[in-house]
Amino acid sequence: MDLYHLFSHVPLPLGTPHVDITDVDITGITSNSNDVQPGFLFVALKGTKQDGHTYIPKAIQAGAAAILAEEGTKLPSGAKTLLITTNHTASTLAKLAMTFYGRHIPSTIVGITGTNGKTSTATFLQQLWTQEKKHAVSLGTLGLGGLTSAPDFGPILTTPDSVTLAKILAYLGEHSITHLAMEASSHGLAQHRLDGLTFKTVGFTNLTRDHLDYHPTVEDYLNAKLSLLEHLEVGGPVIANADMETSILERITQKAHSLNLPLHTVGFKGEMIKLLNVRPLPQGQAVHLRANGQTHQFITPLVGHFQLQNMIMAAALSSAVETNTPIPIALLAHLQGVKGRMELAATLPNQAAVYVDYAHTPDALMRLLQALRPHTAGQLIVVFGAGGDRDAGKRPLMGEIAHKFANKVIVTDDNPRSEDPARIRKEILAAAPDGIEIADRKKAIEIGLSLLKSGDILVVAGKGHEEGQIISGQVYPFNDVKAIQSLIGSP
Ligand SMILES: CC(=O)N[C@H]1[C@@H](OP(=O)(O)OP(=O)(O)OC[C@H]2O[C@@H](n3ccc(=O)[nH]c3=O)[C@H](O)[C@@H]2O)O[C@H](CO)[C@@H](O)[C@@H]1O[C@H](C)C(=O)N[C@@H](C)C(=O)N[C@H](CCC(=O)O)C(=O)O
Ligand SMILES: Nc1ncnc2c1ncn2[C@@H]1O[C@H](COP(=O)(O)OP(=O)(O)OP(=O)(O)O)[C@@H](O)[C@H]1O
Ligand SMILES: N[C@H](CCC[C@H](N)C(=O)O)C(=O)O
Ligand SMILES: [Mg+2]
Repeated sequence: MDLYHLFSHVPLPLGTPHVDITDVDITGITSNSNDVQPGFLFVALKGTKQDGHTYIPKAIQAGAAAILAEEGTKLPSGAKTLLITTNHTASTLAKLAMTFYGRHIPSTIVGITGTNGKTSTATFLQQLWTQEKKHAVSLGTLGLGGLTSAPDFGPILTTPDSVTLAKILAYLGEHSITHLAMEASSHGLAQHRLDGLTFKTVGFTNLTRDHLDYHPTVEDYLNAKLSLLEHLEVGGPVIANADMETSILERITQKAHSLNLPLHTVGFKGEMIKLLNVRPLPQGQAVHLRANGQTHQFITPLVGHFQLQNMIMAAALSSAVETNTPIPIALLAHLQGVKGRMELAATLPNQAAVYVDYAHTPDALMRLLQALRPHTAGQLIVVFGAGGDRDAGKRPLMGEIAHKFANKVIVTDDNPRSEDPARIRKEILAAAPDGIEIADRKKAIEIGLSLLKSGDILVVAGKGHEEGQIISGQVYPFNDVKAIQSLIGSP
């Protein structure tokens, strides 16, 4: 594609050199100098660790046909490569990548943001669409969901970088996928990874503490999440969970109003879907709610109130993308659990249950333990840790919550990454004084299992679906469900 056509949907920045850009053929786009091939457009991005501008000479050497960089950038003397400058490099990259790679993409794209519940909601939405015989996929922390096979797009972030995202969407479009439910992480939004997309509708699950290692303040974190609404198509509805903290819901409401977008809500305080009564059962929940102007009752086999919140969010999103489509309440009873989210990993001969969950924030851990309490006749035991190189402020808060809502607390490692694991554990244990400290995660689970009596529940939190333990840059194979099943000797 020549540069003229590449820039057809993105205005060329003022001051672009007056060369005939129809003569500049672009063979690919990347922001990583290591991926540059002859004819590529290299986009220099300032990152958190490095500055892509320092790799411009390397990109030129590798044959880049053009460079997009920040205003004020100068090419090495003698370089003949075309330089285009803008103060919106990341956003421009996202739009160009979509023009270049993502021409035929799913026609219905829904974005889901919030601190917790994105993966679950996206997966439920994909399942609802599939039940309705639509060609649907989810994209996020679990990668691509709903496809039988897909090429390897490399390590996928919760919200992939904009070039990978455009390639994934093109693949989905080529394979006749019409509906996509995708997660919008705050990192992805702050880094403009989604700027090339337009969403039909978006869902906002909640906002509680997380990622304050990356976002300077909670206000920055919230603003990153709110920016998802700017990527909605004209008049596209926003669905929010009305049971979230009032001040956050108010900010979502203000943002929706300022952009002239309709806002609908779900939850006990919701209007589009209103929960009336939820009763925990030994194997699931009995739900009574109002939607489509009538009341409905059903039983879901999924345990945990937060799962129900995600289910109704998914149902509301599914009907919001099409006008005059009733909310598919009857399909909710058929939703299946999401890998690593409140997953029943084992039931012991004495009927004690063992769950694996991905709670890795204070709010998620609290809701997890509260959700399991009505199912626990005896003691509720939790095994968890906290990630290294991530928001350290979460650690004592998680310790405090475990201490308050569980009967026994075992603190272990969860991806210490470059940090000293003992220090992370200490920061958690500072607020969980009775906690048992066991560094090795499998050993911690083994001790947790050994404490189980009839009527007890053990929940292993924080790693969910993960397949590795990251220690000092090395990834050691590890999965909580597999560890539990190997310890109790059942598949
Ligand atoms: C903190 C963060 O989000 N980092 C992302 C960011 O990296 P960065 O800003 O550190 O990049 P950098 O290393 O400073 O490099 C700057 C630029 O120089 C370029 N470069 C660098 C080296 C080189 O040799 N040549 C070169 O051109 C890089 O390609 C980049 O464009 O941009 C990279 C390329 O897109 C991402 O891979 C990287 O994600 C890292 C791996 C990561 O762990 N991100 C996590 C925190 C993340 O994004 N998580 C959220 C989910 C969180 C949640 O919801 O819980 C997610 O969406 O997954
Ligand atoms: N609606 C919710 N409200 C509060 N906590 C929730 C909610 N949904 C899920 N959780 C908790 O958060 C954990 C992670 O859920 P999920 O993977 O769906 O969230 P996510 O937003 O995709 O997380 P990530 O930021 O890691 O991508 C769950 O295992 C559960 O403990
Ligand atoms: N998306 C989250 C996942 C955290 C999962 C937990 N196991 C950890 O490593 O902290 C993050 O990267 O912050
Ligand atoms: Mg997720």
